[in-house]
Amino acid sequence: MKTMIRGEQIVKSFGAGIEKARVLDGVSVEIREGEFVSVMGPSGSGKSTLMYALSGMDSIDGGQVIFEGKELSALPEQELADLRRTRMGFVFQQPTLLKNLNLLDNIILPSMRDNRKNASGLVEKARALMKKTGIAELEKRETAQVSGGQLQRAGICRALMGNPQVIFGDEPTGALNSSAAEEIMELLAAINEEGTTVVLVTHDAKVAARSGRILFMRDGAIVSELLLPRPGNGAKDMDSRVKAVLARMQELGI
Ligand SMILES: Nc1ncnc2c1ncn2[C@@H]1O[C@H](COP(=O)(O)OP(=O)(O)OP(=O)(O)O)[C@@H](O)[C@H]1O
Repeated sequence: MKTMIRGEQIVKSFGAGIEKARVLDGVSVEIREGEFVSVMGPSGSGKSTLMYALSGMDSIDGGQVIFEGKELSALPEQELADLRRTRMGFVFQQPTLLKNLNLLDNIILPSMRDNRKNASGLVEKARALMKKTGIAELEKRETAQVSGGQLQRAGICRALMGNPQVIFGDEPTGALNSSAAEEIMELLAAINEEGTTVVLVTHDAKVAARSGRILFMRDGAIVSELLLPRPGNGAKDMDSRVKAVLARMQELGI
């Protein structure tokens, strides 16, 4: 598989003077096209910071991030923003949808900028995504009129509008009950099956067990990596994957 993102010796600190804390301490990592990678680790170990560094959402203090052959820190701000908008999709714990817009408009809004002339094409595309993610009937509802899981599906539709090569998820199931979380993970797994690279930060072994590779972080470094076989069918397969993740977490004291 081709390399999609390469992080080399990434260093990132927050604060200044004696308050200064090195949150990423020379992290090197490679994400290949089509992979499904989860990042786990204790709270504060640098998981989100690593994801923001790899996606160019946040600047880094040392090392480099190469995304599809381009070094992110060398790109002008506008080019970086364009790259994020056209090649990447983001899904957060709480989807940042606007309260006074219905789901359909929320999904379309960020893409309007690139496609002002083809609003009907965007509506068509958003409707197809809403159908695929099981929220076709909810297009007219406002954000307060749907469940957390439905809202997250809308967030995923919005992230998919630009046909991203990679979806970054920061605890996308963190605010959901277990059945809604399961459904969202099934959706992300299906998106990955279709070829989109997925990189997730999660605390949840059941979520991470869906991926093909798990990176474990501690104190700003990747301290372990677990490769999982391609998912098989049935609860038994899932159980053994979850067990493997939990065993590694226990071994690492996470
Ligand atoms: N913008 C910021 N300013 C100052 N400190 C920050 C900032 N963002 C993160 N940090 C600090 O960097 C450290 C790593 O944060 P990060 O969010 O990457 O951890 P995490 O592993 O994702 O944690 P969690 O699981 O709790 O979300 C934490 O100590 C956090 O307080």
